[in-house]
Order: sequence, then structure tokens, then C-alpha cells
Amino acid sequence: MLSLHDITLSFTRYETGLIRKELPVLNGLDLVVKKNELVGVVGASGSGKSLLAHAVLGILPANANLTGTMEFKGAPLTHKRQQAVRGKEIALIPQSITFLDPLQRIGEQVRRAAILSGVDKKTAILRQKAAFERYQLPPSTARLFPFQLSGGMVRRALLATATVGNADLLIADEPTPGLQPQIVSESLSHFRELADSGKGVLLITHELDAVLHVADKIAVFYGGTILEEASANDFDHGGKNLRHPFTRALWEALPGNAFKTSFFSREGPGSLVQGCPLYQYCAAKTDLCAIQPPIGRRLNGGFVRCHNA
Ligand SMILES: Nc1ncnc2c1ncn2[C@@H]1O[C@H](COP(=O)(O)OP(=O)(O)OP(=O)(O)O)[C@@H](O)[C@H]1O
Ligand code: NI
Repeated sequence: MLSLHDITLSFTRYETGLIRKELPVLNGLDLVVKKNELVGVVGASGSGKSLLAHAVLGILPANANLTGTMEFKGAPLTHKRQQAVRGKEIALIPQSITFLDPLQRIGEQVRRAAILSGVDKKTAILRQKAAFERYQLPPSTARLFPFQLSGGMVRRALLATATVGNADLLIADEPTPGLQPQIVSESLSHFRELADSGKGVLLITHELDAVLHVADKIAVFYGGTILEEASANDFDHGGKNLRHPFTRALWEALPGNAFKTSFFSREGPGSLVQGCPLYQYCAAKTDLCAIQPPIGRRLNGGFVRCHNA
């Protein structure tokens, strides 16, 4: 359904004296989301996950330079097509709550999203009511404006807005922070249902724990690229089928597993280095890792970008 190949993204910045600086964010990224599939993208804060979502939707800021190929349902996802499919065939649950229209009542926004995705007015009303019920928004909130809702309610309104239509691909960017555990687990199982009903779901998060239960496949994101693509089952049996040392470290950090902190750092802009992005932190590194970025390859039914896997 969605196929991303060799996606590279940088920002142009002008510094004093009009010196142009390129700030790399994404680097040679490949990712596929199929019909019926829920793919979790797990990565540290600031590693470029939201920008990846924005790249697919065509809503990057003007100083972003994007290269690579994107396909949606087998045809190139050009800028024109992105505009045509946004909110219709591809829906986003944004990380930022500022994506709601501040001047439109919540109920109208959810109904408008349903209509945009191709359902008639009557159905839109029914769908809006069902979405409100699913995300525990009392019917009376339909008449309120976003500023009149609590932060948690705004998040639930965003969930309702993105899932009310018929989008074939749902991209959820950290959709559940600050929500009650019950609503978190309900929205995750709703994403699973959507995938089971023939949609594709891309779920972006920094919590591996939460997505593991619902995802088919996990893409581990670091330093602007995907280090490993593993099936959710690869995390079973003590994670012994995992390919990359970083993914194993993520596995170790799951509740109930032995926690090692040595591997983790905050990823900042411009931190892409000559060799492996994990060179500084990796316990399994060799000299090659310092000078040559590992090339991605298929391994044991998954994907890995590591010289030593
Ligand atoms: N318009 C911009 N110009 C320059 N740099 C930017 C711009 N927008 C984002 N960045 C930088 O790109 C990097 C990736 O940002 P992004 O929001 O995609 O990270 P993220 O993985 O979604 O993080 P989080 O988990 O905190 O949401 C960040 O370091 C951010 O500062
Ligand atoms: Ni983000």
C-alpha cells in the first residue's frame, strides 16, 4: 500500500553571512506498509519520526529537501497526489494537537473529516456519533470548540477525526500520550481492527512496549534511518531472533527484562556520522563501523542495517 525507498531529508539553514548549512534528518530510509498490516515505527525523541509522517503526507516545511521515491497503492506519490489523497485515502493522527481547527466545533470537524473521505452527510453524522462513543467523548462535546476541551479530550477528538472516514492508510504519530490506559488500549485495538479489515496502519511511537502487542512488524528507527525491521514475533523467546544490537537493547529495556542503559542517547540534529550512527554507543562495534555506514540487507525474514549482524 505504501512503499518508501531511499528517503533522504535535510533542512537548509542560512547562518551569518548567508552560509548555507544542510541539516540531515532522514537518510536512505526504506519502509513498506502493506494492506492488512500494522507497522510500528519505534525511535527516540527527535530522530525524525514525525518528519517521516509529514513527508508521506506532503506537509513538510518549505526549507525541507526531500529525495527518494514514495509509492501509494502502486503509483508514485507525487505532491499533487499527496494533496488529493490527504484526509481521504491517507489519514493522519498528528502528534501536535494544533492540527485541529480552532474555529470549528469538534462535532463538525469530525463530520467534515468523514465527508471528505467520501461518505454522505447522513452517514457522517452516524459515524461521528460512533467515533465519539468509541473514544468516550460525551455527545455534548460535539458543540464545543477545541479550546474548551481538556488536553486528553483533544487527543481523543484527533483519534475520532482520523478514524471516522474510509482512509486506506492511517498514519498515527504518537497518538496516545497522556491518555488513560483503557483508552490507549482501545485505540490500539481499533488500529488493529482497521488493519484486519484491509487497511494499512503506520504507528509511530517511542514506546515499543505498547505497539508490540498489536503490530505485525516493527521498524526500529535511529539516526534518520531504519536499523532493523523485525516481525513482532522476533521479540519473543528472549529476543534471540532479533538482528541488531540496538533492537536487542530496546528489548532489554522492556518492562520485566534486564535493563542496560549503555545504548541509549538522545538523538539530535546533525548527529549523523560517517560510519554507523550507533558507533559511539555500540558494544559490538568493529573498526569498519567507524568509517562505513552499514548497508541495509534482508536477514532471516526481516531487514537489518548492521555490519555485524
Ligand atoms: N523546520 C525544521 N527546520 C530544521 N530542523 C527541524 C525542523 N523541523 C524539525 N526539525 C528537526 O528534525 C529533527 C526530527 O524531528 P521530528 O519531530 O521528526 O522528531 P520525532 O522523532 O518525531 O521526535 P518526537 O519523538 O519528540 O516526536 C529534530 O531534531 C528537529 O529539531
Ligand atoms: Ni514526533
